[in-house]
Amino acid sequence: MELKNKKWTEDEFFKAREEVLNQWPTGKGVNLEEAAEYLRKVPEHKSFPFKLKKAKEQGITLAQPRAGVALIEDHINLLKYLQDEGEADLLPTTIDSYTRQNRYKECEIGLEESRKAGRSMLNGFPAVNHGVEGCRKVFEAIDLPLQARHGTPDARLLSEIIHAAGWTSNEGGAISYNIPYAKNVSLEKSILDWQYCDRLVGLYEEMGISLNREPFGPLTGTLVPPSISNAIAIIEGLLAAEQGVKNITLGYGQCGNLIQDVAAMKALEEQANEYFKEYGYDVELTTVFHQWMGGFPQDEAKAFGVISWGSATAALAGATKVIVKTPHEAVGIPTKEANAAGIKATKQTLNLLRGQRLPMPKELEEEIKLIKMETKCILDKVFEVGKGDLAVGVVKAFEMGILDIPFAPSKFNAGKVLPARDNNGAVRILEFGNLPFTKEIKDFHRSLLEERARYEKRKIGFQMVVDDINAVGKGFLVGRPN
Ligand SMILES: CCC[C@H]1O[C@@H](n2cnc3c(N)ncnc32)[C@H](O)[C@@H]1O
Repeated sequence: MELKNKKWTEDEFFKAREEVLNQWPTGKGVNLEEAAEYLRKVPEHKSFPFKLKKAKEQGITLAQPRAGVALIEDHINLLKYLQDEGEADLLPTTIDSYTRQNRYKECEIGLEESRKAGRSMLNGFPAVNHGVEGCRKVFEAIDLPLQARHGTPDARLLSEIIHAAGWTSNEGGAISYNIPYAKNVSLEKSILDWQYCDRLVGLYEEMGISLNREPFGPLTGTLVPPSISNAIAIIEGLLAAEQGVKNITLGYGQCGNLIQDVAAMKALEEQANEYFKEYGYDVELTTVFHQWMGGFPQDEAKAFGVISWGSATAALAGATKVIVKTPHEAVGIPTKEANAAGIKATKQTLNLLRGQRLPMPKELEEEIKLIKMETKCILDKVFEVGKGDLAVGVVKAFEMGILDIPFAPSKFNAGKVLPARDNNGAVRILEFGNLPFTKEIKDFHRSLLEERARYEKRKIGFQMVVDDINAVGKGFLVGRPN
């Protein structure tokens, strides 16, 4: 199929669908009309679009954890604990890494081993192997909206199954679940595969069923400059909208400097709405703020400090929801108690800040302007190299390093951009690679990094980057020299 940013016809979709539903035996359990009937019965309090819309109208920030274990009963116990004890507002199902690579055979082995060991031998829930029936068991056991969270370049079968099971939101996108997650998956393929996932949502929308799509904002979660993650979030939102998605949550991963983070969230929402309007898409847009995605302190009390700081920033930014970390972040998959504790600390902070917003000081206004300007430079260039076609533009932009995500493993990522924090901890750019920024923008970043170098009495350089990557785990934001 030719790559272009054009809504798939039903023929194109159903032709591709035959192959998708045959990728694993559980695909036979997906029936579109039956699934639509099931989805129509989902009550409002278990619908992502409904709950997100209400939160946005009320101006409150919802708390959502990540969580996933191998066996259905254990996963149900975990989610019910996070709902009842953790007071979660929205529930996830974090999908295991084998499923993310479409390695369903290994999932079967992992399930067998989990049954034998009496504990999860997978790092998430293998939804494809459990099939529609198993995923409906999970959905029917809880009393909150349920979302699939994963990192899957080819999520076609996974999306079919989780939506048919009543899960009203799916995270991911052609860039955000490829470049930070895979080494050898081409963008041509992941764009086509995610057009399929979005066209499926478009079909349900055409049947009167609203489903939410959430591109993965943080990307590598390592000092990603706000304009790079905002540009990719907006691109994935536009690609989804073209396939008929109408309910979109765009996200951003906390960098740590309050002014910059609040500015990034405001710039993202404003600029995404500008692009949806410009391209004629009627989209219900909400936002998600991810608590710090980088290295965490081992000490649990210090971890709560990071979690609470992310919660405070989400509230002050007016995010529709915040994705919660746990005090076990530095060690691995959290226990249900640690996961619940992360949510409760988050909600305590959100409740204390309910209704409060940062005033608009000059610094905030300028940071918003800068981020929007940078993001526009990137998006204009992507459209230009794609000769007006966004999908083609994305492929070319990565080939040319116009889109370039710091520290991404993909061989299709140039990897020439190097970020480092300025003296206030805001993420700036040390090496621009082929980012299409103006001289003024580049000079501005340079001047801020020089200010930090003077303060620290050292040269600007790669050591700043290394120090910043390790800083939060050591209890600081800026990686000061020893
Ligand atoms: C992009 C998301 C990365 C984060 O996703 C969390 N994560 C991954 N897998 C699970 C799981 N099975 N249960 C609870 N949290 C999980 C970790 O915090 C990780 O840093």
